[in-house]
Amino acid sequence: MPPKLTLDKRLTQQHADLLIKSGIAITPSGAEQLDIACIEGTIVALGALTGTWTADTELDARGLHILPGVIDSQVHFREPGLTHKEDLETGTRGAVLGGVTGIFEMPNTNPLTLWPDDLHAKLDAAKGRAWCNYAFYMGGSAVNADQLHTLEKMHGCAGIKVFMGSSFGDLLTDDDTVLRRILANGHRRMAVHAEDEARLRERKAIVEASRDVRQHAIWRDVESALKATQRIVNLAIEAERRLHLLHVSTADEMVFLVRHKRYVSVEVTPHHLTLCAPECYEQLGSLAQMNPPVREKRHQDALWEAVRNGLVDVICSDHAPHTLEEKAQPYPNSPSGMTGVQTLLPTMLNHVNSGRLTLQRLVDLTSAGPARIFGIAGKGRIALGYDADLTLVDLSAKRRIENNWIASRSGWTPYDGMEVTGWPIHTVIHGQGVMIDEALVGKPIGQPIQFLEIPSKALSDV
Ligand SMILES: NC(=O)N[C@@H](CC(=O)O)C(=O)O
Repeated sequence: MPPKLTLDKRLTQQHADLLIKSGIAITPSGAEQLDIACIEGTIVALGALTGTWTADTELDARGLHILPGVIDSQVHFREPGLTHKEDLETGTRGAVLGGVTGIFEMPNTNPLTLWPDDLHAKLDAAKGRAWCNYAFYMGGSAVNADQLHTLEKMHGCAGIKVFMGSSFGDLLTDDDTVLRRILANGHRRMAVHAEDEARLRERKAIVEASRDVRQHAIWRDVESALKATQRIVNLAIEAERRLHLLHVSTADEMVFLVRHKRYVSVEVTPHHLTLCAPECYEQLGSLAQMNPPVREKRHQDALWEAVRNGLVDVICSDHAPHTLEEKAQPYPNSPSGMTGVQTLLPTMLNHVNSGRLTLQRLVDLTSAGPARIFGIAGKGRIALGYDADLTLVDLSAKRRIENNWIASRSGWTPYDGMEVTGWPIHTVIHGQGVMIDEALVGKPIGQPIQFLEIPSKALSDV
């Protein structure tokens, strides 16, 4: 074990609230066997601490890997307005059971999150009910475009989200004039769902005629995604702004994005990395229906290549629950979306075990990446002075993902029945175990996520 390192040399107390013993921590310098002492929610000592430190609670991490807490920066938790699908309590419960310690929630609720009162309502609703930490996106649209610079700085705001193509909910901003206003007024890195609305409308007849979910990726085709991505990146360059492109799903976009990397950060999702068309539609029907769609292997291979070569910055679930009844409506009336926050880490650990990416790279994509891209204060790495949000996983645990494990009010996962190797065992938030030995403990202790100072001109300052 490396020698003991403490946050403050004068720290003579050597009594922690929580002492995590003998786990293999994934730190910025690699995998190291360490003890971790936490006081008041902060990592205060790292190294060989056994013998010198005492603690209120000790957690034996022998045989486990300790990751900085997983941050899922794209989930839909449906509160207010759609709580028969999910709410902030059930959504964050699923997060913690899946090893996730922080989430950013999307604005396509009812009402939409567009104004200070909408954000305050979500923050109030999360207080005492959220199992993990949280922040909320504001929707960017024609009605609030000119106020975004104020809205995006509000406490608890994760940033601005723009839907360029219509998906679930009533938030659509596809007009270049409005997009220009949004880009001129918001200064934080804006998150974009890029599908071209005009092309989606032109092609909707394809699915209205066939009513076959296998046509989903043909209707919302590669060109729909590429066209919107090219448009918004060009508008961002004109406005000297950086963008965060959500759930990039095509090889063609990745080729384009390589040439514009300095303007964009890139998200991919476990479902695009795990499921493949056409098999997923044959096996799962509308349960595999998602926007942008799950596509053929050629695209999946390109996403993996982009994960490997560093083009991808974050992996997020885009957790988008709908009930099984809603999903059973005949396509295309079935809503797009699937659960994912609880399966994000198990599916990705399984990919680590099959050699598709290293654990270090996974940490970069699920902890360090979100912290870097969004400027999250005090999170994203295991280091002295950082928040004690930690995810402890057993890389060799074999489990079967099943619907009855899913905490989401919608009660299902597209991965029902899938065997995986690698599983979250303990979730620690603010130095307190909220999942211990795979079971929820204590009470919801999630807090609003804080952000570093927001730059006034994204390109020069970030
Ligand atoms: N991803 C989806 O297919 N659905 C999302 C909306 C969205 O992000 O497009 C939802 O809120 O249901």
